[in-house]
Amino acid sequence: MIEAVDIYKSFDGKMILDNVSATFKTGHTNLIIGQSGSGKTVLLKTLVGLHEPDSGSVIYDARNFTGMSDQERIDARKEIGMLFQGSALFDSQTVEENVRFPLDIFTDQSLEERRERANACLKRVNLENINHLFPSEISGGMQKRVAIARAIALNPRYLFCDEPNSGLDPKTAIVIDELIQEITQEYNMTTIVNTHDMNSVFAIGENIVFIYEGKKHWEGTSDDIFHSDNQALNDFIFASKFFKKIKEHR
Ligand SMILES: Nc1ncnc2c1ncn2[C@@H]1O[C@H](COP(=O)(O)OP(=O)(O)OP(=O)(O)O)[C@@H](O)[C@H]1O
Repeated sequence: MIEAVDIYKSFDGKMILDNVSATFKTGHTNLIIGQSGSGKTVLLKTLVGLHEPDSGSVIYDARNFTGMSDQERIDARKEIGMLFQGSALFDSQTVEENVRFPLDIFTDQSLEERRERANACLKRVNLENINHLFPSEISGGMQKRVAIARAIALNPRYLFCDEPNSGLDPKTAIVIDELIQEITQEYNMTTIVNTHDMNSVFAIGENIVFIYEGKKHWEGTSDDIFHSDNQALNDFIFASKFFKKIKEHR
C-alpha cells in the first residue's frame, strides 16, 4: 500500500498539488485520472520520489519514503518498477539487454542468471524468440511489453506507469491494460497508473483517484463513477457522446 498524506507541491509560487491525500492499494491497479495539466504527473513523480513535496509525506507500507536517507531510498528504489510514456527503451540495446538492464545495475547475479530472469520476464509478457532484436525492429505494442518485462525484472513491490497506452491502438491498449492488471494481481504489487484513457478507467479502474486543479476531488471504483454526482468528475468522464450514452443506458 502507498499512502499520500497531505501533499503540497508548488513550482515558482504556483500551487500544483494542494493538500492531496490518497491511498493506493496492494494487489490493485490504482488509477490517477484528471484533465491535462491537473497535476497527475507531478503527483506520480512525487510518489516515486522524483519530486520532493513542499510538505506532506509518502508512505510505502508503513515506511515513510519522504523521510528516508539517500541510502534507504536507493534500497527502496530496487522495489520500484517504472513504465514511462513512450516505453523509454535503449535503442542501441537488444530486447534482452533492455530487460536485463536493472539486473545488471542492481544485482550481483551471474550473466547466466540475469539472462534467465530477463527471458522469464519476456515470456511472462508473451514475448518469446525476439530477445536478439532491437526496439526499432518490433511494434509499439511489443515495445510496451518489453518495457513491462523490464519494469518487473527486479520483482518489484510497487509499479508506476505513466500513460502506458499513449500511442497505442485501442485493441493493443486493452492488451497492455490487462497485462498490467494481471501482473499486479500475480505479484501482489501496488500499481499506480496515470491515464486519461476512458477505456482504461472502465476496464481496470479498481481504485480511481480523480485530480482536479491540483486537489483530490473524488476517489472510488469505475462502478462508483456511474452513481457519483461530482460535477467535475462527470464533466470529465462523460465528455464524449459515447460515454454519455453508456451512462444513459445503465
Ligand atoms: N518541473 C516543473 N516546473 C514547473 N512547473 C511544472 C513542472 N512540472 C509540472 N509543472 C506544471 O504543473 C502543472 C501540472 O502538470 P502535470 O504534468 O502534472 O499535469 P498532468 O495532469 O500530468 O497533465 P497531462 O495529462 O497533460 O500530462 C502544469 O501547469 C505544469 O506546467
